[in-house]
Amino acid sequence: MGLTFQSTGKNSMKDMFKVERADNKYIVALAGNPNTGKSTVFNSLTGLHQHTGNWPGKTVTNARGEFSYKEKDFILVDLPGTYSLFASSVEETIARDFICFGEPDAVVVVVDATCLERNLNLVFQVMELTDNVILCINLIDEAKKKNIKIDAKRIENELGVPVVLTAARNNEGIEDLKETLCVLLKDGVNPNKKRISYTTSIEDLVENLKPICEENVPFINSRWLSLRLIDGDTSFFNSMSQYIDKDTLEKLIIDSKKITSNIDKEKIREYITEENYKYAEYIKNQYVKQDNKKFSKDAKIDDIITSKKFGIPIMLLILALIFWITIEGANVPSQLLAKALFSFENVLTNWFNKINAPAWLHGILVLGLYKTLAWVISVMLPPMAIFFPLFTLLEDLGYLPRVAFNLDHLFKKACAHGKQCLTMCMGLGCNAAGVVGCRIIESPRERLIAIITNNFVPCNGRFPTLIAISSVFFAAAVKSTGKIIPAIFVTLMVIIGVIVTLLVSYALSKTLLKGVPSSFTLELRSLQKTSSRKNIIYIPNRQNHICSNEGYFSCRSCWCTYMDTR
Ligand SMILES: Nc1nc2c(ncn2[C@@H]2O[C@H](COP(=O)(O)OP(=O)(O)OP(=O)(O)O)[C@@H](O)[C@H]2O)c(=O)[nH]1
Ligand SMILES: [Mg+2]
Repeated sequence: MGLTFQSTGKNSMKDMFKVERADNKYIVALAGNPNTGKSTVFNSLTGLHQHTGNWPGKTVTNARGEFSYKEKDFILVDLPGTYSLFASSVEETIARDFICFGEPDAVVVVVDATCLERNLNLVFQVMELTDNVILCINLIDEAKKKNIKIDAKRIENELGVPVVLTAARNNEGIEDLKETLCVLLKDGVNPNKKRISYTTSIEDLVENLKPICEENVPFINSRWLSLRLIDGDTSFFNSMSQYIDKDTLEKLIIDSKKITSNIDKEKIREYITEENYKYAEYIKNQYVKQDNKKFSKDAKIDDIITSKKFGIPIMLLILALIFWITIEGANVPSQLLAKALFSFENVLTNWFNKINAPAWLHGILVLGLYKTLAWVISVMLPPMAIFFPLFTLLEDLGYLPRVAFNLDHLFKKACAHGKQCLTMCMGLGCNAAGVVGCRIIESPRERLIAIITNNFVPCNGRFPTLIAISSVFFAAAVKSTGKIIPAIFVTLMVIIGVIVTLLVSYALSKTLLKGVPSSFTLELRSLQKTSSRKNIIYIPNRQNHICSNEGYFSCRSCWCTYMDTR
């Protein structure tokens, strides 16, 4: 069920922010939208191996690493991806709370160079919250491929925070980033740092609230806190109750109510978000240029592999090909492994006989434990060793998000979440991995459905059994063709697995899980904004947004990231 305050307890949540501040070590947080390459930047800087992959929501808790540069020591904290500091999921809360309460010396906001406009909302929010901010525009290699030109110097002048261009996967710009960090921590904040100004009435409210904030919670930026009191960010105040004492929080709320009692907080919140997006659009129009020719080439490929006509057939073909390679390719190593491991069984038996071990001990250790282990290893290891690298290849090519896109319509009809198809793909390799992967689904009901139904996807440990069963059922086909093609039967089983999953998901959501909150029921705001990428509409002050692609695709949570993936 992922991490929750309830499941992990207040104190263990607090532990996430406890970074031992050793002498002369700077704490640097890596924040950013999901899938922008934060963990890749983290790995490049620290030499560690945080999990990376081409889909959002991989990092679900803070990871820490250290590096040194020019005799300065840094503790780097890789935060989960977040679209905004108005946190709406546990991962977003972890990221937001670390920036607020973890007291980092600097925050590096990693953004995706190929969709800068969308990422800037978070940058502005972080800039509002804390002073030492570096904007790291990553994936600059991808931007170049798409003929996107970003004028980093002018963005730096505009925002008043250092801007570094990186292609973290190739280690490009990483030295620059280290240097910039050093300079920022040595020279301090640029006094001309950009601050988005709001209407006079909001600015007046902020000025009135600032002294109250400074008096009660001096360690949080008073302008930022005043704005949250004005726009009524309840999620943040829930978090605050974990870190500051009850009386202080109550006093802050009571004092502020005198000033904020007659305002429409919802409206102000939407207005503030809209201003942020307007400014992001302005920056994009001024400092980002794109030649659409190259971009349209990618879009054409996208159009084919996600089209109504070809999307599903192409997906089935690719799936069948992967099974074919996995099953056929695993045959030989499986046999070799079985031969080697089972011949060792005889050695063990001889050895047990030699020492006159009792039959029951031989039975338990050799015929039971060892033989089972030998079977499991020889049957499961080779297909896994083939399937997972192939799966990773699809992930890195960005095909998996397209699979999710193609199947979203179906999943939506079954009251399930589109991301479930990724956890099901994972389940093909191993159901345990699939179930663990369900933590990427934010909404409780869909996550529970995905966990419960993952078992209907045949994991590759069950392939041999499936093939054996298939051979019995399709004996006639075997007779007429002379042989069966296991990959086809496994693909069939997978299709049956998907159908059963959808039916059970629907049944569960209509019966047992009826009362559990769902992402579909989350209110969609009227304030929407069309992004630079056609067909994508944001509802910016939430993680929720709708993607509309010729009217047949609508999405929830961070879905449109899929459309934007490389
Ligand atoms: N081409 C290219 N790919 C990159 C670069 N940086 C990261 N990637 C790829 O982008 C994908 C996402 O990278 P991650 O580091 O996992 O992203 P993240 O921001 O940590 O993602 P979450 O933890 O899910 O929020 C991976 O497939 C990376 O290999 C880059 O500079 N260039
Ligand atoms: Mg990550």
